Amino acid sequence: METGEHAQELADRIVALREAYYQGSPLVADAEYDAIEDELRGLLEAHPNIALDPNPLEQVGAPAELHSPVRHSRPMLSLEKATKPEQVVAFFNRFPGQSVVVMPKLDGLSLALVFEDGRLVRAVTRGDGTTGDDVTVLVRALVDGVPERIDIAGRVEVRGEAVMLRSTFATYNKANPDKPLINPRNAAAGTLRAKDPATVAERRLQFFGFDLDTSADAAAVDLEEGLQALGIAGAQMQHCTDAEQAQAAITAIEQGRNALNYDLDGAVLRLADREAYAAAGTRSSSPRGALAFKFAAEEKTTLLREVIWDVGKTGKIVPVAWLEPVFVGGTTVTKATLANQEVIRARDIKIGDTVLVRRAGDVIPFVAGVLDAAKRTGEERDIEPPTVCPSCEQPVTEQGNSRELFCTNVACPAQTVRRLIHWASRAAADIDAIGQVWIERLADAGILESPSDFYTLTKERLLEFDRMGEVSAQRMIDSIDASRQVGLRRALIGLAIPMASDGTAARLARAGFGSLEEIADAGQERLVAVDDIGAKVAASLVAHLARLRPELEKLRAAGVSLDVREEDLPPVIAAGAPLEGKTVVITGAISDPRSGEKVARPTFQRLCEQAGATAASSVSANTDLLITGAGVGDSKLAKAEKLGVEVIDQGEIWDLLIAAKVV
Ligand SMILES: NC(=O)c1ccc[n+]([C@@H]2O[C@H](COP(=O)([O-])OP(=O)(O)OC[C@H]3O[C@@H](n4cnc5c(N)ncnc54)[C@H](O)[C@@H]3O)[C@@H](O)[C@H]2O)c1
Ligand SMILES: [Zn+2]
Repeated sequence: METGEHAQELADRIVALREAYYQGSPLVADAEYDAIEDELRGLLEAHPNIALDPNPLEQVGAPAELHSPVRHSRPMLSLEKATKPEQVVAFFNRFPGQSVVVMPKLDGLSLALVFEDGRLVRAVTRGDGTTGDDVTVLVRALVDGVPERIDIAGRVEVRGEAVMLRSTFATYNKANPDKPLINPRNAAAGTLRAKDPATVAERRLQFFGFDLDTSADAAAVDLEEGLQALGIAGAQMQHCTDAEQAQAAITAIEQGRNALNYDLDGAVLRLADREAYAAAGTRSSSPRGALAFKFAAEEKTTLLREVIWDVGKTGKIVPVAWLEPVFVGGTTVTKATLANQEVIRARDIKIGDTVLVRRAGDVIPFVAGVLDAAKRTGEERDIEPPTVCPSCEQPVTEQGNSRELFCTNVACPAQTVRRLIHWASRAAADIDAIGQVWIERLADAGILESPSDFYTLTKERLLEFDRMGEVSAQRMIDSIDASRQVGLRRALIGLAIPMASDGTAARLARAGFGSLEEIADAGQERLVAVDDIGAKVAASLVAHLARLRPELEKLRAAGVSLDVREEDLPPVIAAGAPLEGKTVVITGAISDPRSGEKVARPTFQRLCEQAGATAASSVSANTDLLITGAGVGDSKLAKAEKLGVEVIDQGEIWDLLIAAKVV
């Protein structure tokens, strides 16, 4: 094919993909779309003689339709993309001495809000960048964080991102399992394309500002201050004076992205001064005064090769997707969960489909759905739920609205192995020297059946196995030995009682139960009296702990501690509690001034709690004290100063702790 023809083909494909995407139903994952853009960009650079008219790379977004068109006062542009630290340095070099804000690149839909003499008059989508859709009615009805009135005269335009919060997304999908939304971004786009707000009432969005344009003298020149003065929540912004600081802020955003209630796909750098930003001007499709730093994609499409039904520790049988390996969320994913048969049905997923896989942070990768059902060839197969347990071949039972499948055979081999693996896991007994493969072998040999069997293992017995060496056997025995200190909370986690989460175990430990046996004896009534423990969880605990009574006795007899551990108890607040009522944030390296020894952050935090403090992980307006150790970054201090949070050196806190006899 001619290069020119190929370029035109790519351009047409980009236009088609954009159109689908801005309607809220994309046909491919973003990474795949970006790759097509990159290919075209590369081609046009290598062949400057090829002229596309129009060239989609110089256009933005999608054409407006549906709602009435509104012309933007100035174009709503795309952003220049960066992936390397050098590009951040180059950005700073272009604007020497200028303050730059770094903020998350929120993954939603951009909106322009126009205020006239203090009143919201219009909300418009980006559209093709020049002309957008009037969505004022939808925004008034559905978008939180958009004030009806602001305290400033004249014309003010605030631009920002409307996102669907992850919590809203999760709640919606839980309530509508038959018509799930595929991801928060498409959900936001779809919501603002609705013809009537009543039809999408449960799909609320949240607005975060990232741009402010006005000639009103009253508005601050600094973007963040300007938005704050209007009472409009902005994207979280951090002021940086050099590339190094900015890079650190970008890294912090990337590392913190999973803890946030919204999706983001990068970080945006932008001149903090609104006038400087305007003066920097624009290129054909992006402003010069901003740069988008892209993060690794958390969604990709790949082939669903097979579905295997896997038996878990509580007997639940879950569908696992076997995928054509795909690099997503920072690792290569080959398996992903499909949740249950109702989810498969609602998302209409078949074996052989090209599916969208999502892996955000530590969550288990999952199959979000099929983007483009038109790609089907007819060779796809339906996913058939099993009628008997894949491990023991006993009939399965169905439970709940999502018709989850269970094997109720207590002697089911797959369940036995899963329970043993779970007991040995980090969150429970933490027998880290025995991996899954060995647990399976020992279970196959009939040596391991329940957790207490670990404690009857001897080195001699282990050495009877092929490929078992002296050193490994000793390490395994030592690791088992150490796990005897497991204690109430982690033992309860390790026993894998249905419906009892890690949080349940923590709450019971804090509630004053001295041992696992005491919980087993407590009865339903005393258990539901514990905060956040409901009737169903209590009933499950009562039933399963009764069943496990002989196992608890065996564990005890083997010298395994099932008693509450000091670290799992609520802190004992010292008399006089010098930090009572204070919310504190600890930063920097902490060391005991009396010995000079380094003290781990959680240990120091616990000491502060014993002195009456509540510890938080990051500085906010609710923080009372920022306690600083050695080597604290300037940005933390600047933030504390801006929010009026008192900064106090660890030395003074140690003095208080010593005086109150906490240490
Ligand atoms: N899957 C598909 O078929 C498909 C099709 C078209 C576009 N896309 C995706 O959409 C994006 C296209 O780029 P684009 O030009 O629409 O947007 P962009 O990536 O160039 O970024 C500009 C947009 O970023 C948003 N944004 C979020 N936070 C911001 C902040 N703090 N400051 C400034 N802007 C902020 C705004 O909405 C703005 O319009 C890419 O991520 C691309 O992968 C996907
Ligand atoms: Zn079974």
